[in-house]
Amino acid sequence: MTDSELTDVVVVGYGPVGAMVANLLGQAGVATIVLERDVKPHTMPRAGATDDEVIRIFQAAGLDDQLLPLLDLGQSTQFVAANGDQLVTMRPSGGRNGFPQLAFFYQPDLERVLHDGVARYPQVSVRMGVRVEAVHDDGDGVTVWTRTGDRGRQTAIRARYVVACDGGRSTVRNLCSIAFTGSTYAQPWLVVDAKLEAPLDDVTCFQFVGNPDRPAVTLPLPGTHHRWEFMVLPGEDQAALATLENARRLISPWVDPDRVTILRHIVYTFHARAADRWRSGRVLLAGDAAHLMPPFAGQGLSAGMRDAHNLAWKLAAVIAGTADSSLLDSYESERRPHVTRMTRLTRFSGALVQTRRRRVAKIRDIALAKAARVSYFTEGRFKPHLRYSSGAFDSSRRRSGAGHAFPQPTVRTSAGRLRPLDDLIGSGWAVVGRDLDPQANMPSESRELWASLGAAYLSVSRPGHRRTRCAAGTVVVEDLDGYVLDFFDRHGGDFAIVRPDRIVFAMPDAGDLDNAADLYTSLVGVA
Ligand SMILES: O=C(O)CCc1cccc(O)c1
Repeated sequence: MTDSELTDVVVVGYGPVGAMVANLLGQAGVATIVLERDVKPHTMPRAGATDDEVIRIFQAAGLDDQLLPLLDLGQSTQFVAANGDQLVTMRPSGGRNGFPQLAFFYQPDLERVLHDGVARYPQVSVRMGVRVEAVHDDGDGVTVWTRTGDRGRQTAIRARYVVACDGGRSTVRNLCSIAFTGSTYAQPWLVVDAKLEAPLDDVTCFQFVGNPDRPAVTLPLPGTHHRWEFMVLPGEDQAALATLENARRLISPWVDPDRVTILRHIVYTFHARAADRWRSGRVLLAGDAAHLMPPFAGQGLSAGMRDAHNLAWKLAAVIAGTADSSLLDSYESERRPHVTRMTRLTRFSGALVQTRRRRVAKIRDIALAKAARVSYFTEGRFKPHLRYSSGAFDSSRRRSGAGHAFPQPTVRTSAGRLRPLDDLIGSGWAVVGRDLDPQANMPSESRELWASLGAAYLSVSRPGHRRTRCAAGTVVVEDLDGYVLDFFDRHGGDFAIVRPDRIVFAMPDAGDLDNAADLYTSLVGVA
């Protein structure tokens, strides 16, 4: 092929997941072209909820300062009965990722942060209004055939990899003949997005409304935006329900419809589905292109963001030649089981709110009122942590923390400054010692490996209890929240080797740190 444009990665789709992939690849210096079918960014929100793990990904992309002021943080979630009685309030506690565990956002604002982020990188170019018509992977690279608008000329881009973030109806997934299967779930709900004159007095947090006559969700979003969701009942005419008149009628128990601007009233059919394969040679699927889940745990966008973080460093490493292309297989083996667990949680929340039989709803309400006394529920501890069971990390030791997300406490540096830990780790690998200096325990082979990867060295101790003197180049900090030291207590090991996506690669004892280079070669591929 002579006249095609060349790049490292083509990202198809410029929603939040595609934009996050582009940010992380941009940060890693990877030449990237983003193709988006639509001419302009979306102006309507689709997702509205996310969590501490995802804010941490924005932090990794250097965008947390821009994002945080736009978030409604630390809110609670309530389940209310048909008569409005509050049955259980869940307020997730703990901050092991460095941020409150629940956050709400207005999606167009969040996308703006991501798009401004992409603009930082001259080697990332974004092309709006461009359709993908064909994708041909010949083993040495992928050719992506594109057309601008309906009448434009067909052009070709030659890339080393393609990441499809083009949504549930993914063109790329279809072009690669990858089936989108699993249970279809397929429950239609009417979604009403509105702009209020002022926040509602009596709906100050997210509520599931367990009304068996019409299950509903009501969700205050930042900037006096508000979303309601109403279940479409069996046999109901979806188009007839979705009129403006009905939207006004349905929201009237909460607000005078004359005092709001209804921005959208549309029936969505929620699905729980996943692509059969998330990798086909040099093409990888991420976000809704790989999996769809109903919204009831607010995890749809979050799952896609975790995909982006998991995949971007692997692609960057393969492209830089510091990892074997087989590392990309670990993307699906790590991410799919976690998505399955989240989908299960989502379906469970959906089943709770969607109950239509009065007797069953009554029993549910009694059970939920009882759950209000159990901290496991009220603190949201049922939500699965970010943790992988098999993939590119050391799985040889039982109970090791490898595969878990490494915690992010607030730490005090030796200069007395308070910082979130990840800011000191940076965007690459890290070797963290439990009051030990990684450099003092590393033979030259390992040292060469980590130096070539630009790894950060840290030594973490309890406040006021430092025992070790560290060499220049090791960042010495005190763990003020105790999350890292608890993690070492729970999992053992003297060191944690942390991947760029904050997943623990291995937790060796001091005597085993020299095996790190072998472990890297066998699990990541090229040392
Ligand atoms: O964030 C989303 O996926 C949509 C907003 C949302 C969050 C939680 C439950 C729900 O029904 C909708």
